[in-house]
Amino acid sequence: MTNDTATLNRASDAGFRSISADTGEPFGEPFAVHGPADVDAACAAAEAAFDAYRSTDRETRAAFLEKIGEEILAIGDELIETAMRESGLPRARLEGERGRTVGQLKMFAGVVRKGGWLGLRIDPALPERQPLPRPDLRLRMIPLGPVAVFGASNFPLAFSTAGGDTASALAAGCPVVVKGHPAHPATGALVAEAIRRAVAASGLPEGVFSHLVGPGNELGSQLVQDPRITAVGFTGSRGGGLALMKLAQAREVPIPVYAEMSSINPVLLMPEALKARGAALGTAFVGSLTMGAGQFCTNPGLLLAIEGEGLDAFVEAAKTALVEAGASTMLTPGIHKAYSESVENLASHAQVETVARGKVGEGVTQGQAAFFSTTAEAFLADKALGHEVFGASSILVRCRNEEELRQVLVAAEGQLTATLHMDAGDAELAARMVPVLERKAGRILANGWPTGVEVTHAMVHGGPFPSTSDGRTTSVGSLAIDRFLRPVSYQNLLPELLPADLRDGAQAGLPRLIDGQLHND
Ligand SMILES: NC(=O)c1ccc[n+]([C@@H]2O[C@H](COP(=O)([O-])OP(=O)(O)OC[C@H]3O[C@@H](n4cnc5c(N)ncnc54)[C@H](O)[C@@H]3O)[C@@H](O)[C@H]2O)c1
Ligand SMILES: O=CCCC(=O)C(=O)O
Repeated sequence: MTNDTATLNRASDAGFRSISADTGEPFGEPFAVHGPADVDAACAAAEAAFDAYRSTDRETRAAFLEKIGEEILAIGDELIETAMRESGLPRARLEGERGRTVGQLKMFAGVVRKGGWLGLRIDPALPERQPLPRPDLRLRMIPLGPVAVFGASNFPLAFSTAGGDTASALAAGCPVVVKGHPAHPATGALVAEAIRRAVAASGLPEGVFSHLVGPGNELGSQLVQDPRITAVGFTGSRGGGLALMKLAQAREVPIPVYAEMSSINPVLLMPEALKARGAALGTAFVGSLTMGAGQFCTNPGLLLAIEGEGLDAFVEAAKTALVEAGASTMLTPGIHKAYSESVENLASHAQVETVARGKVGEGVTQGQAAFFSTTAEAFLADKALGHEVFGASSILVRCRNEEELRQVLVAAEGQLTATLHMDAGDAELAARMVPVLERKAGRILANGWPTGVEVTHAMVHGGPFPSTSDGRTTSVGSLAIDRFLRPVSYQNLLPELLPADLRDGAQAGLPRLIDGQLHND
């Protein structure tokens, strides 16, 4: 097994080891715990690499992103087996996630080549304008600088070392320092080695990518506070995201933290849809709920319905499917413990009815699925009922009428997604709900389930707080690159001082606004 200390200083602390998600037992060789000297070395290397990296031409950078994907695939089955052992996630899921990771890198390579992210705008000088001449103004987006990325535990490939945050930051021209998730150090090390091979093969400075690992919070805190870090990408707990936001704001020079934290993804079961296919919806709901042991930030943790025909059929079908749902290994003993405690809190809540539980697990980290029900009144009276339970747990809020449904939605926290299950006869109610949902969520979907995010150009995987720290953007899809860019306007600069893309006649094929008119030729 590769031990990931790379070119960084060997840390003095005793190492830490991978933990088998199934057994909770350590395995493999110990990993060195990176400390302050390693953070300093990684950030210094990133800063030193920044100007050379941001100056790479679009083709070099795009080819580099594709090379990372090739190197990840070249690891072969060792990557999948290692991730299976560390995360407890099944082979098919991890193979799919590897495809998504590589596809994501390819998508950003395409984005880099097309150059829309440069955001070119040219307002030519108007020397004859009265009463004052207009200067020549040219704008482009430039990368922020070194970015710290916190890998997520629940997607050890697509949201981790070479995941969406890393891919979008590298695409923007930012060197990346990854703080690997301690739940999958061996998986992270394999991917980090693949990225380093791609860096070398592309002739880029080593500091374009570094990978730091350690079991506690100290390392991440130091990284976020390092003055050379200019932005942070994070997926994880609300507590972790908030802590990093505070640290970033308290710096002498505050920096943006793009944290994706907590969402329960309301699903509205509309009256006509329930009447027509309540039972089928109940069965499908359990499929989405239990996917990946429920450890998706898009997990449908909150169902909303107005009392009426079909709701009981939904509940019965969900119950039947859930009691048959096998317990699944959760990512870490800590996540399993947090899940079990949250579920017990719900189960013992005076206003909450336990509708069904899945099968009891055998191992020490197997999560037992749970489905609860409550009233709108109770939900509105206790904010805790709207908090994320990370795992296969969901609560149905039974509303007496549309007004209660609206009140529950308005009271709910910001969300990554909101789903409508609707038939044609629900269209008017849905039209009244969509403006409410737009204010709550980053993605509104109809007649599907929120789990399974497409990596595309029109995707938003973001939303109002606390689903993320900044609802103006996304961590999945090509728009994610904008998080790591900022605009610079060049006024009356001599042509030789302008960046090449902004010189006269140099924009062929690049999307640009000339005097406010879009050109693509
Ligand atoms: N909504 C989601 O997508 C999502 C995903 C994963 C985990 N979670 C939640 O997070 C819980 C714990 O899981 P996790 O370990 O993946 O997330 P976490 O937030 O505890 O840790 C994520 C990363 O951030 C670091 N970190 C956390 N708190 C920090 C702090 N105060 N200072 C510096 N660094 C810090 C950790 O070391 C780790 O590298 C889960 O039980 C679940 O509730 C949510
Ligand atoms: O856990 C967060 C990401 C969820 C996701 O990407 C998906 O549902 O596919």
